[in-house]
Amino acid sequence: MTEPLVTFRNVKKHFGSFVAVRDMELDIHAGEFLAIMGSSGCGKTTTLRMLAGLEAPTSGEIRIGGELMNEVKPHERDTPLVWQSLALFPFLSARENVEFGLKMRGVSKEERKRRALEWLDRMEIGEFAERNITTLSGGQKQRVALARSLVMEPKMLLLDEPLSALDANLVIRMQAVLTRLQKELGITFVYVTHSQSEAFAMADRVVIMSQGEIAQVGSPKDIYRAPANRFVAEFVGRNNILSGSVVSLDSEAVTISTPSGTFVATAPETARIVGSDATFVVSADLVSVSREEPTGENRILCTLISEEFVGSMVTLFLESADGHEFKVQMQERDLIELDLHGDDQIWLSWAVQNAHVLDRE
Ligand SMILES: Nc1ncnc2c1ncn2[C@@H]1O[C@H](COP(=O)(O)OP(=O)(O)OP(=O)(O)O)[C@@H](O)[C@H]1O
Repeated sequence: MTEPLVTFRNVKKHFGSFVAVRDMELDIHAGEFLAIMGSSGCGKTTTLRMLAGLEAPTSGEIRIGGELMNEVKPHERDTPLVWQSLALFPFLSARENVEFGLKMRGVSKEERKRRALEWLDRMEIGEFAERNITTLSGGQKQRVALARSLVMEPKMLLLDEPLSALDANLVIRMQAVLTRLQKELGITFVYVTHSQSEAFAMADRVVIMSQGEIAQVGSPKDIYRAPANRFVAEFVGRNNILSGSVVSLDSEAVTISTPSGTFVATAPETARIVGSDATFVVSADLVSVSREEPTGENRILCTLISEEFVGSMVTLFLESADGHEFKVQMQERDLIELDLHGDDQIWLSWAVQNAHVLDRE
């Protein structure tokens, strides 16, 4: 495997006695789209600002292309940051803002105009090219800021909530534009977002942070299917999480007794101990629903509490006899076939290979 483009080694960032980032170990590969997410205040922006050179780590090493960057100033790096407050020039037009970096590099007038207009078009704001920046909406400014960074074709682009001012439809369009450009140009994107759908739709790998630490790094699929710990399982939101103790083992799986019933799940070596506590997760889209009692190890009768519709998908919220909440995600058309009503009793079931015991609590 090639050397990572960026390495964080044992990086810490303190603000006075407050620890914003602790013991960070992270590799970012050239050409990768990495999203960093986590709840408010977990250290996402601080991590990005250290990469941009706007904050120096308190200890540890950040390297880009093998070179130690801890004390290298922002303007001496090829790592522009697109962030919420934008820092666009107020007296210039959208096009002049986009041209600015090219002008500093001595690109000819004709060439920089051509390139600026091309990037404004790509961001779907070509029609506003000659408008003063102060007359544009928040979402339009955000796209000027993206064009201004992308026109420089940097090796790496740092983005802090770059689509936060856009409406839902435009977010989806711009996500598609950004992922396509990122792959076409081979730029490494490090993208901070609150939005799980954004991170999971766009990124090759996602970093989930909690209280200044990395809770898990993996592909969106890995994080959905095999969360490393309870924090990630809960953060991802659509998991069913059950806890109990291991009552028996076989070569592939463990049987766990919980207050809701006894279930069978796959388990890492560390959890394969009879008598030990164990928590397992089942993703809501891997749970089946039926009126007839199913066969198989993992089944439970639940009462339907409510339904939540998002597009053509629906999430059912149900409760077992012991009061545990279950979630099931399915296509709306499958729900119509089931003809469910509030307070209906219904069977949930899932395959053993879709239930994973967490490695750590
Ligand atoms: N300059 C600073 N001085 C003191 N504390 C700071 C400073 N910058 C950040 N912090 C603190 O460090 C923690 C992490 O902040 P950071 O901005 O990295 O969080 P975040 O995950 O990006 O949050 P959000 O999603 O709300 O933007 C927060 O508790 C914040 O208050």
